[in-house]
Amino acid sequence: MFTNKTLLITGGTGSFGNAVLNKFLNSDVKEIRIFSRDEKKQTDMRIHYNNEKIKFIIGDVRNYESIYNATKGVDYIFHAAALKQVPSCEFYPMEAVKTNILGANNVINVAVENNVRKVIVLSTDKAVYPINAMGLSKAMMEKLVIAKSRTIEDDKTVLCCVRYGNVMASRGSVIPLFVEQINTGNALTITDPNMTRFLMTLDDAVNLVMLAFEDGRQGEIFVQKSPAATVKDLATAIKEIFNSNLDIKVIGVRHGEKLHETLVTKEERIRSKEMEKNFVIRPDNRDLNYKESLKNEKMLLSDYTDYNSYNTRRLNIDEIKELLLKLDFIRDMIDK
Ligand SMILES: O=c1ccn([C@@H]2O[C@H](COP(=O)(O)OP(=O)(O)O[C@H]3O[C@H](CO)[C@H](O)[C@H](O)[C@H]3O)[C@@H](O)[C@H]2O)c(=O)[nH]1
Repeated sequence: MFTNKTLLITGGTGSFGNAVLNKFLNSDVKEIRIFSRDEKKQTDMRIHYNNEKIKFIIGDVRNYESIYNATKGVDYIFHAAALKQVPSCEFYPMEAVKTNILGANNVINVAVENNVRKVIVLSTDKAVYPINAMGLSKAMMEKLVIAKSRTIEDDKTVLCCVRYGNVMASRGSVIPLFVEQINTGNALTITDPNMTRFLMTLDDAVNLVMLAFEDGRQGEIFVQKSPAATVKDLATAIKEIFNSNLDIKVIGVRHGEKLHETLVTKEERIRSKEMEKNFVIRPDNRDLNYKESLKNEKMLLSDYTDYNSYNTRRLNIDEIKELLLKLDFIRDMIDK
């Protein structure tokens, strides 16, 4: 699939970059460019992988010139660079605009200019009916991708998105926090016991990106159907795994948080292809004259419901434990 191809991963020193690197290196790939701002993380990765196919580029998606130069001669881009913490983006929304909107716009523009064949852009459920700065910026990023995809002739460059729910145990997320609280003997802090989140493993996230890479057509957004859990059940499952009898303390909702997340809106479902494990949201390719009708014209929006973390399959505590025990992070902690 990648034989003799050059790939670029923006934000490549993060969880996604590290999760895909081994997989990508197992192919006949020609070159993998890791593009990021952090020289320390790049040095650590260079030492860890010790592989000449990986090239490290310091740069920032906010800076057009740096991303333009990095994409010369690239076949495929995986755009993972983002500001992704909800509370910090609430305090610094302009930073979210610069990285998640203007930076993403730079990436898709240089991809088209440099004749990149395909770009997979990573988005989040927080971009759906967004209420926080992070989600709003990611929603605008998706809009930019779709608008740009309408302008590309002969699919010279194909632009697609994937939308994730929460990736379990990703850096700075609640699972490592709960484990840390158990290790230090503090009460587990939960925001709202009834708050729900979709749960995806990093492997699920990678598989979704690969599906979009293989099957994605111009302007499509790929979503994986995922189960969800309440934060109370998540905390309880982690306590049970580590045989902890610490208290659970309710601290209240943080800045910009929602009670439930949505992966696909009813407005999108009307033009989505639903498969056993996925949704593919197709772009609305009518022009502004609305002479054509949608394919599902006889279907009414009111016939559809959102696909959200409240109405998806809810995991019970045993099922959450089963999922947690698949994570390297949890298994490493148990072995300690
Ligand atoms: O002390 C805490 C912290 C969080 N939570 C709750 O745990 C759930 C998950 O919280 P995270 O901070 O792990 O994740 P968020 O849903 O806030 O999303 C953030 O982490 C995700 C990790 O997958 C993505 O990176 C996402 O973009 C980023 O905003 C939320 O319901 C949150 O309210 C608690 O109960 N107690």
